[in-house]
Amino acid sequence: MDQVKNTLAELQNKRPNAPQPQPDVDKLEAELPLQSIRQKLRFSSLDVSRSEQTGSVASASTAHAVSDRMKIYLRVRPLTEAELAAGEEKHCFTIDGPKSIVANASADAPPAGHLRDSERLSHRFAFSRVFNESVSQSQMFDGTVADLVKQLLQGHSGLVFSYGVTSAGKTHTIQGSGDQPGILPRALKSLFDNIGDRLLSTPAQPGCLFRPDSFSQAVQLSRGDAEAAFKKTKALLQSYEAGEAVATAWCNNSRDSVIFDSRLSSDAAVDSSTTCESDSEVIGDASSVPSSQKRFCVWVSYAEIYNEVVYDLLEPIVQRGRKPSRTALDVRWDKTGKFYIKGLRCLPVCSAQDACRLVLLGKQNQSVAATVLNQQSSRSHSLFAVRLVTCLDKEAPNFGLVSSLTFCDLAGSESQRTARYGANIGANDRAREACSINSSLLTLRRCIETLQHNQQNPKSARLVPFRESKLTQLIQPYFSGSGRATMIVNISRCANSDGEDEQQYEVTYVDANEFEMADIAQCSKEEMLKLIGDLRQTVQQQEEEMEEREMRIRRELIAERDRLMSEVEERFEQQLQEQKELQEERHDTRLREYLDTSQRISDNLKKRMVEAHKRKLAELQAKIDRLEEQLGEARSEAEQQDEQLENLNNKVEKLEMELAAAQSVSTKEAIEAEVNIRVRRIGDMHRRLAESADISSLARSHPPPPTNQHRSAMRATLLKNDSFLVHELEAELVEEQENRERQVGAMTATLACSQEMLDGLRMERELLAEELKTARLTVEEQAETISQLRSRIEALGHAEQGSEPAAKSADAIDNEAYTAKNIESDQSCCQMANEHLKEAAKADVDLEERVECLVQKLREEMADSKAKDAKLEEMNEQVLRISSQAEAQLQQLNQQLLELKDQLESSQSGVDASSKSSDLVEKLRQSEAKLESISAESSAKDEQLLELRRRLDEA
Ligand SMILES: Nc1ncnc2c1ncn2[C@@H]1O[C@H](COP(=O)(O)OP(=O)(O)OP(=O)(O)O)[C@@H](O)[C@H]1O
Repeated sequence: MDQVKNTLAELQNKRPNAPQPQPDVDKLEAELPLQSIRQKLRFSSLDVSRSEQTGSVASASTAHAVSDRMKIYLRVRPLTEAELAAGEEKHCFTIDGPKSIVANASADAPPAGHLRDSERLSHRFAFSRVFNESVSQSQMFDGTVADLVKQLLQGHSGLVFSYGVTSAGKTHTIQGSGDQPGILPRALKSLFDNIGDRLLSTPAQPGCLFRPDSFSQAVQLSRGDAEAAFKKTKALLQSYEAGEAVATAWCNNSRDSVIFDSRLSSDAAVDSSTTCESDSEVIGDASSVPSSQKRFCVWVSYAEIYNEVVYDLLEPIVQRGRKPSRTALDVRWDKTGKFYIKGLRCLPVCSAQDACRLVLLGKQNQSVAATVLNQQSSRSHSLFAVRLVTCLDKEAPNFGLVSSLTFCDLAGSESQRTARYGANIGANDRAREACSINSSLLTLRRCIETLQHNQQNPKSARLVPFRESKLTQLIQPYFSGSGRATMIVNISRCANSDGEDEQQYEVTYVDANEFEMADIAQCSKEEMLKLIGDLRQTVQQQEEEMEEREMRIRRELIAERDRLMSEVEERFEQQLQEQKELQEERHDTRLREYLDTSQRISDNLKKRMVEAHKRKLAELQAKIDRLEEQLGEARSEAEQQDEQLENLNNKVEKLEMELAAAQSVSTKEAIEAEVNIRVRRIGDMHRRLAESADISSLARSHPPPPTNQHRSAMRATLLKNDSFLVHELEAELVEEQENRERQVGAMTATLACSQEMLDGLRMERELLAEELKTARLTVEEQAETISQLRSRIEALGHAEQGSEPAAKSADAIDNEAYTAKNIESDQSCCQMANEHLKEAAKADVDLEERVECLVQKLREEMADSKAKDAKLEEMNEQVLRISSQAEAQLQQLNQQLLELKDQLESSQSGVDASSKSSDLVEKLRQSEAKLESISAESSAKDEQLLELRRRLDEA
């Protein structure tokens, strides 16, 4: 597609200029109807061969009527010492007057130019002036260009071009050498001498500046832009300091300039009134303005046409690799229909020296290459233009008239043979250069011929083929309007042995004659209008033809494009389908894998969850068992405590009873009882005592039985003893009573203590009852929590579809709840249960966290999978893009291949036509090489494509 677009764009670009393919000069030479040119010469008054035959110089009057608008000078180069030593002087012409020469054909020269021997024998050719070998550079300037400088200052444009075979002295004439400046440095010197201090703006005194735009327009620059333009010139000059010495030498050696100043206004008036009717409209004001009122801006540009490509010689050359890199410039039409070079640097200069330095800088950049004939031969046409902008009002300059003086140093014409075989290095380049040079010179000649034809035959005017070469495009403006053209034909007496130069001379003579006759501006207005009308018609016809051709090519291209597009689309569709299928397949596989993986993960997750639940249930069961055990222990402990409590109660009751009993028995009775006991005990003692006394008296004297007195005495004694004993007993009794009282106090204290203990136990019992109540509440809460837990487990079990373990766990929890409900009195048990419940809750949280974690992981995996999918998609896109690029490249290559095949075929046919033409053979070889390289490139691209596809498959 791009290829097609490029081709269309190329066609579009080619359309305004429409250069024809460059012909091979040898072939064209062969085809050119030289006989018809001779025919013209016969009709022309300069056909001196007929004149000589008739013995009169019939051409003289016409020869002297050469137009002021077009002058042809002939300059003969002196032979160098080497040429003299080599005996190369051929006496091929004789100067037979100040304005004519007679050409002598050498006897050993081969037939040239299709001329009959009788025609070749001697010809006289007339020129505006003939400069022989002894003419100096200064005389040359005065005789040729001095007037053009004057006219330039009057606002007329002029062209000077040197024409001749290579090494004929063209560059010497235009540029000269250090001590012999040519017409160009002299013209610059003369121009600046005449301008003097009337420059509108200089770097020292910057002001507004007018810059030439296109061919004949001028634009006003601001002070800043003017300064920038001067800086550009300065920077360029600084980069080439080597040229300063030569430029100074040139300016010092060009002291012969004439100041036209005093005559400017009058000359201009005469000039515009007599010769430049059409231009007086434009520059009429300029002519009438006194020269002292005028201000000037001088700009220069330097271009070269090398192999039909225009380059800027003032562009700093950038060296890239082995070859310098330069920008190819376009030739365009301006508003007035004149050709100009778009993008060509035009630099302001303020002195002849600066301008000369730019000439030298440009010359340095010019393509020069060694040839057989000249070691510094110009292989390109160079055009140095002095652009003068004249401002008519020095006080308020607001309008600028542009006039140009262009020095065109044409490349020397050379035969293909000499060019090809002469140089050892770059023979093909030389051959191509020669072909290009000769082709453009041939076009120049055809332009002049056509101009002459149109002048002589206004009714059958032809299109002047200015467009056919860049050279003729660029000099075309000087062949119309107020333009003046000066041609300097350079020849030398030295001829090459093979007679090629003779042919060249002949061509030169023919051109010279034709130019001399081609006073193109001498037509009447009607003739000119007619001519223009005819030309317009021809142009229209040509344009129509061109359009038709373009349409045809367009149609072909469109058809080709459509075919290629459909082919590409088909292939693309096919590839797309394949890709789609492949992608779908991969996608399915990946989806399956993904589903399997997710199923696996889900199963694992379920399994793990069930296991976790089982574990959890087992733990809970174990805990419940433990709790039951602890509950049993707590119960037995509670029973023991109950027993203890009962004992304690019994004890308390007993103590109460004792206390009550103790309180009910009076102390006196107890004492009396005690006394009685004591009395009994005393009686016992008295009895035992009496028994003991009776036994003793009986034992001593068998005393008489006791009397009453005695008995009373004894009784009194006994009573005395008894009272003593009573006293003792009473003391003992008191003591005993005190002891009793003490015991009663102690027992009362004990009783109080027991009462306190009882109260404490009662309180304790109440507290325990309270605690039991709390424990019951806690157990109820626990049971509720357990039921919640059970329901959650059930829910989880439902979620996992694991109803059985969940049911089991629910049962277990029920049991737990049931067991817990029965816990009433054990606080520690409740606490433990609470702790377990906490643990269970914690485990539940852990479980939830793990589930969350697993879900998160699952989500991450899904995201990862999506990212991978996206990446896969991207890679697919990339692969598609790469494959489409590769496709496009492939197409391009195919296109190139086709083109090359066409070229090959055309080259082949060319070879058939002129099998001996080694140039075509060379071209053919190049084409083949190119074809091979492109085939290699194509296969490399194929490999690249395959590699890409492989990578795609891998991806
Ligand atoms: N009138 C002359 N007087 C003295 N020497 C001259 C004259 N004309 C040319 N020459 C010398 O002849 C040689 C070739 O001249 P020049 O380079 O000008 O040829 P050319 O026509 O420009 O060649 P090409 O087209 O190959 O560039 C140079 O060394 C030059 O100095």
